[in-house]
Amino acid sequence: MTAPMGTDNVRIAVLGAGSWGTVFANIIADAADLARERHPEAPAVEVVLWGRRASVVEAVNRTSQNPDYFPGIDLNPRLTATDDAAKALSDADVVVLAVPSQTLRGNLVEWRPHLREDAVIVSLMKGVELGTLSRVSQIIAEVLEFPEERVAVVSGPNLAREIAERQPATAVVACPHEETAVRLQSLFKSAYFRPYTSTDLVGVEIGGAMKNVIGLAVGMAEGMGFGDNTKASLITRGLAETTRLAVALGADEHTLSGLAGMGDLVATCSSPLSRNRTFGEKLGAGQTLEQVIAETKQTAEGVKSSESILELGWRHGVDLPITEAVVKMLHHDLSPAEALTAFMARSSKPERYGV
Ligand SMILES: NC(=O)C1=CN([C@@H]2O[C@H](COP(=O)(O)OP(=O)(O)OC[C@H]3O[C@@H](n4cnc5c(N)ncnc54)[C@H](O)[C@@H]3O)[C@@H](O)[C@H]2O)C=CC1
Ligand SMILES: O=C(CO)COP(=O)(O)O
Repeated sequence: MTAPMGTDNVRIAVLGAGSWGTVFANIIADAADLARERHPEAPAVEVVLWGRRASVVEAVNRTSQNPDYFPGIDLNPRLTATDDAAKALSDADVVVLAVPSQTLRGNLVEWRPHLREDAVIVSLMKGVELGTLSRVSQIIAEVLEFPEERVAVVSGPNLAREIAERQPATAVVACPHEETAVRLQSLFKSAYFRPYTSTDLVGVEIGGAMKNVIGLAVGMAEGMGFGDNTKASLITRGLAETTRLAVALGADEHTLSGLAGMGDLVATCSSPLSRNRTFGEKLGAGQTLEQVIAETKQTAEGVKSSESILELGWRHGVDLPITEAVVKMLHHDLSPAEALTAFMARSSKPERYGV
């Protein structure tokens, strides 16, 4: 990897002007300003946000706000937006992806002709593809035929709304090629966003995808009126099954006790800002799946990824009881009360079992 993240100026395209794409583009712009303030000779960083809707793009360019997602919050005025993906990608050294995991493959096929061959691709996404059971970095590597040193992931306890308000947060930048992770870390480090590096792409991605499913389960418990013992039990046993699956897929188990594992799980399961937890809460309170889907305007990745994650578990012989209960409740008409009874009645086990 050469100029993109060395001493030359850098152009970064963020694709997806929804909740997290908007905020992440803002982090990068703020990070670049801070770097320049501290080191006037630092490379200039240009950030462009691609969005599907002309109204969002126009608002970002005219008012430096994204009123659909964060009304009243000022974005960095250097951030520009476009609804033309070819324009956003033209000459981009780094391409950050923030669209729903289940649409990514089709999006990449469309975007591929406009991508620079030596670009670095960064996924912000937390899901597992239905059917192929691919992690997001695997979809990227397959569709774009990019080598592993140019595909990275950012994940962690990052509820977008809090970071839009520039509240302090941390995350992990993961890439098997450490040098890439370190260079991205320096591009994304702002006064309020502190990324750590990791080479454990598998652990970081599985942690991010599975916390959404456990967040659904905790939300259901909340909606059913249960208290903190129930929720702490689901979080802890949820982390146990996340770790079992991740390790079976080749991850380092320590990653799952870090920011992209436990950190993200705790944030999602505790926060009313989480779409997955809120989705589960509504189901637990008695709304139907159709009602909740109709009310949910933003992406709740766990709803679809619960099925692909469960299948990954079957494929690798890993027991995922909470995920299985979530799938049965979402997709096979099991009521939250029946699921809970079945979960509590499972055969007795030592706390630590499986891989
Ligand atoms: N919102 C958050 O706090 C965080 C979200 N994430 C992850 O980031 C990813 C994106 O999530 P959000 O930005 O929150 O979702 P969102 O629902 O707010 O935004 C998704 C964006 O993708 C676009 N989109 C939807 N369907 C599309 C399609 N078929 N083709 C192209 N674009 C399409 C939408 O127009 C929207 O701009 C998800 O994988 C999520 O798990 C990760 C960390 C934090
Ligand atoms: O990934 C997230 C926080 O890190 C956001 O969680 P939700 O997708 O449930 O809102």
